[in-house]
Amino acid sequence: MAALLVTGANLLGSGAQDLLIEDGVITEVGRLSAKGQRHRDVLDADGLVALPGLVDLHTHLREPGREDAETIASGSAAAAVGGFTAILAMANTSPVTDTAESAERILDLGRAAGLVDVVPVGAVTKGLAGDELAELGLMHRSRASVTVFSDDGHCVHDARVMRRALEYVRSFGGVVSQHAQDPHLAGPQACAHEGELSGRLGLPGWPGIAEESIVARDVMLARHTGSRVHIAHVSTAGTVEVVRWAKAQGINVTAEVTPHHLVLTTDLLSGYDPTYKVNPPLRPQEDVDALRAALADGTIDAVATDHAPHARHDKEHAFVDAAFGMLGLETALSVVSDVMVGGGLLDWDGVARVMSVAPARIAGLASHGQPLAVGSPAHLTLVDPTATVTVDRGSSLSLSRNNPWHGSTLRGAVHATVFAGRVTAQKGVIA
Ligand SMILES: NC(=O)N[C@@H](CC(=O)O)C(=O)O
Ligand SMILES: [Zn+2]
Ligand SMILES: [Zn+2]
Repeated sequence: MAALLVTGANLLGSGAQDLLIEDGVITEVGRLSAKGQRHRDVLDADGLVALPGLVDLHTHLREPGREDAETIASGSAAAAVGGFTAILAMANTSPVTDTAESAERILDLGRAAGLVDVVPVGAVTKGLAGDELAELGLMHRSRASVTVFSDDGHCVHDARVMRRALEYVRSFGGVVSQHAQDPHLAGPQACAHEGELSGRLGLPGWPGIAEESIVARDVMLARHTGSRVHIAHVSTAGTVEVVRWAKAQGINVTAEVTPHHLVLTTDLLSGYDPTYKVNPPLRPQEDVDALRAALADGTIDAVATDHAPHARHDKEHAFVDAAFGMLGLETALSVVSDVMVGGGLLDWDGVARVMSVAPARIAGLASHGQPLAVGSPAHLTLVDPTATVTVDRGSSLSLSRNNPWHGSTLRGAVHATVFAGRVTAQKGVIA
């Protein structure tokens, strides 16, 4: 029997404890070090905080189609060193994940990589084209049990299509994750927060209202259909207000924020560095402050990376022509630790909530986000709250290098990740 003893980990609420893990399940919790002499591996977690394994609701792996930018294996490795034990793989691959077979293929490639649970997200519409619903029911009933559907990269902008998608997923407890961007208010060229700076830089503006108006519409559609909607990458204070209002009405809405929208601001665009080009765009400080407060008070449920790897030749262009997106899997925990824990806005229990418990619940992943107690699946993330990391894009396990955190020093680091009872990563290296 495969056994692992984790010693001295700081378990939320119950202080330093040892955890015995056998065959992928936590079988004992307490001060166990002195017990028995069974053969087991030992992981010294003295001074480390133990979180339930992190879950990312929003990852872009580029397989199939752009394996030069990321593969399911390379993205899984980046996830493991970042402390993740489950990642949801967005559907905007080539071909799109819009059939049961394509979803099962992603599941199988994820299992073959074996470092995290790779959970396919299904497209809402065929080919992400926005008009015809994809085979949502077949994807749900497949071996991949797809529960989260998204046209991410594109907004489901036709209200009638969104309504029908919500009605459909309601029948099996699914959820639609919306990339909220009204295509008329923010067209395909829109790439900078619309404001004084975008005007001065001559970059096409992407106003907050293009996000907020879709979110307002979608929470009303969720109310009307009695269904569940999730808002991807919330970027403005106005969206926070809408979500807060909707939750107060009892509307079934959840929301995520990315690490970059919690920290980085639109003034970074003044050097025209495409590393900072992302969708939705970086916003002013007032929005950043509102996002942090909303994550702390639960209006925003989860942190999701929106890890969006891009090959050099897609990113290294004039700002308007470069691809949208930035890396996030390897740095997410350190960013959240630095800004939210360091800033006194969340404690470690709160980090467990926004990076594991809530995302697992939103995605319907029963074996993730569980308390670290006897009988739970052994997915855990050991964090060194005092370690300081200086991010070096060169040492990333992602195949891409579009890392906005390069050179930043952050307080708090993933020390090790345990997936299904097995150490998958330790100190930035795959175990
Ligand atoms: N976030 C991004 O800027 N890019 C994402 C698409 C998306 O999340 O909308 C991508 O697939 O590259
Ligand atoms: Zn998106
Ligand atoms: Zn995305």
